[in-house]
Amino acid sequence: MEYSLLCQHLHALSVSPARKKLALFGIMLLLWVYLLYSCVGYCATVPSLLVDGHRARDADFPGKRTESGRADLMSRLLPRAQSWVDLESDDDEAVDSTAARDFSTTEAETDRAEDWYDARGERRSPEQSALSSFSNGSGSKRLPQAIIIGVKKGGTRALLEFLRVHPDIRAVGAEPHFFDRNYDNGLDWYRELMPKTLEGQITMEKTPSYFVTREAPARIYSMSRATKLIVVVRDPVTRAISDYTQTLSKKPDIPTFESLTFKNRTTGLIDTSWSAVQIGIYAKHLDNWLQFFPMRQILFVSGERLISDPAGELGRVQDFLGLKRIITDKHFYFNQTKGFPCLKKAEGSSKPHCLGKTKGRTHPNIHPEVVQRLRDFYRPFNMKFYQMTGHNFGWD
Ligand SMILES: Nc1ncnc2c1ncn2[C@@H]1O[C@H](COP(=O)(O)OS(=O)(=O)O)[C@@H](OP(=O)(O)O)[C@H]1O
Repeated sequence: MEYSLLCQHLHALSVSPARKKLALFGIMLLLWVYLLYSCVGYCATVPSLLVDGHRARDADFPGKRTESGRADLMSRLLPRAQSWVDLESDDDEAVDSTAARDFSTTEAETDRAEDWYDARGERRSPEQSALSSFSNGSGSKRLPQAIIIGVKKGGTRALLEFLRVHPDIRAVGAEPHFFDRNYDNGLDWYRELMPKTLEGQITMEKTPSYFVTREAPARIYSMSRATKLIVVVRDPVTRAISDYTQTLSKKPDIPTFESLTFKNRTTGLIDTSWSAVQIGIYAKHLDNWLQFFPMRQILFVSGERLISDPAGELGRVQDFLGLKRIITDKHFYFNQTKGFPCLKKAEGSSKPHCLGKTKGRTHPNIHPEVVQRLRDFYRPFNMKFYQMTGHNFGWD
């Protein structure tokens, strides 16, 4: 067809000057359209090359270098969409609906994602949003292949935000709470919450309450028995205090930590029905998961090491997920003011970023005797947990 068109143009050239001009104009027009098409493909990659050089340098993207693979490659190179309406809700939650003294069961407390985004000063401009939607246009929504299932106050937000830096990970920012609270909504509802991914990219979410939800293992198994599970664990005593601190920040008139910890202060009997205490009995909850998933499918991340050596823990997580180790110590710096490691460049940004003010709160002083009593309480459970996981987390 193009050949006959050319013949017609040649014929026209030999016929009259007017037709000759018309033919030339036609050819010019075709050239312009072609140039414009090429430029859209090239120019759109430029901003992200400037923002995030390591992605561009990574020549191992599995995306095809064909015309049809252009969208694939583009989506990896462009800052991935992380909508600012994508809210985190790091809720307080009961161990299960029967947990007796859980203040959070009456009123959910939320540490919202705005915290993270506000701290980054990173509301997206309309231009960025447009670019993001463009890059987000390709791919499809998939059910997660890996889930951070716990534990609450373990450092789950830090882990997810750090993982999002990886170009082969796409994660939903909000906690879907699908396998505990929203299961009746069905898998299609759940899938719809997920970001679009391309072939080879991993979809993730985090909902720390799954770890202590009795029904969660069976439900995740029925979605996919191949789901990779990640648990961020932290010294159960500090975790309990952190949990209490979060509730206290929203409900300043709750009883003291001490009075909630003990069933009987004189005998020193611990109240295991209080969710802040119960969540830390990791061995018991893990048992529930091992009824459905083999140990090799569960990765335990140390919440303490996530702070002292984020790159080391991230290295283990990337290996577990079968990903190239792209997130390294080059991505982190220790922020003295925050007192925590922060990202030199968060996903889709060129500025340094720390987690928001609800992460890394100052804990109230707890009487050393109470702390000691809790340590004694957790010790046998911790030992069991070390045995089950084959890893000593050093909490004693
Ligand atoms: N890099 C970095 N920055 C800030 N905070 C960090 C970081 N790494 C781990 N942590 C610890 O994460 C604790 C909150 O844990 P989670 O994100 O799992 O909490 S939640 O269950 O989602 O509410 C939070 O607990 P608190 O210190 O008690 O606030 C932090 O100690």
